[in-house]
Amino acid sequence: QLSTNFYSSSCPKLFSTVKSTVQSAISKEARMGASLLRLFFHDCFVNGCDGSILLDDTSNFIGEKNAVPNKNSARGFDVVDNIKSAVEKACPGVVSCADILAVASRDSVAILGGPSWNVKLGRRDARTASQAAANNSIPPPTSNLNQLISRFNNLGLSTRDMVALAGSHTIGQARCTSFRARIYNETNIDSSFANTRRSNCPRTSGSGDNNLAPLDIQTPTKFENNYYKNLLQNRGLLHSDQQLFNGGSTDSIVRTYSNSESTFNSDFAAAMIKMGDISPLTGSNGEVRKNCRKVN
Ligand code: HEM
Ligand SMILES: [Ca+2]
Repeated sequence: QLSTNFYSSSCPKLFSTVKSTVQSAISKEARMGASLLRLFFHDCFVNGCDGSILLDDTSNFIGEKNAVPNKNSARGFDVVDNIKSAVEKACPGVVSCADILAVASRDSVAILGGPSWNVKLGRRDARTASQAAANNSIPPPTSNLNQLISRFNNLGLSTRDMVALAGSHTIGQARCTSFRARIYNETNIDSSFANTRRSNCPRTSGSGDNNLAPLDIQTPTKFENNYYKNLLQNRGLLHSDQQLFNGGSTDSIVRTYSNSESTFNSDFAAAMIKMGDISPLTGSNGEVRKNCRKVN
């Protein structure tokens, strides 16, 4: 039901408008490309790609921003607002916030050096959100391989899709609280890497919880296959990252992607399109929000 030409007559300037706003945000802060990509993932995994993550909490509405995986972590909402304003100026009331996330993610990956792809469009925005579904659907960094596989399989994404999409951790940052247990307690970690990470992530919880470290120690603002090369050296930052190369069924996929950037790029693009297809609202379901933070 989604199509690449959905807005070609109703908003011909959509792609140029989104790209220039994303470009200027990334020029100010390269990490923003990672943050926008993650918003799309956290949107799609919770009742489909419907812009639900963008809704603000109010006194009588509990949204997803304070769900465990998002609180003190999901960011870039101000940039989404800027993109939406620019798009509204060009074509008022036409383009959904869910579609803006899909296009902004594609542009972020491409601007940081990764693959590009044709984004399918025509999603509409939810009038609801679910904090409980966000807590239950987005995998935590403590997940083991079977748990990762099943969270993705539940949404129609294969194990190979999961390994390709996790390659997103070639960009962006994580908080100490997300990787503390790994760097202090695990044995399948390179010891000099663990020491480096310990220097800015104190052992005691409660201190330094929000200190940041790059998910890819080599090139945190370049999108390529270094994530997989790190895994081969036991330099995955999150417990869940290293699960993909820990003697299990996905080792061979990690090896393939570490050896072939082009295979990774094409699998990643295909998996992003597949993730973007997760239960969209179409036709007269949902709405095209005026302001991504609140229902019309
Ligand atoms: C495979 C299961 C996954 C787990 C367990 C996971 C978990 C995490 C965690 C814990 C963080 C750091 C959050 C923080 O400490 O504040 C993170 C960051 C990030 N994740 Fe994932 N993630 C997964 C898959 C994905 C996927 C599929 C994508 C995109 C398609 C993605 C994109 C990102 C990006 C880009 C960042 C950095 C964001 C930033 O710097 O603002 N992740 N992830
Ligand atoms: Ca990288």
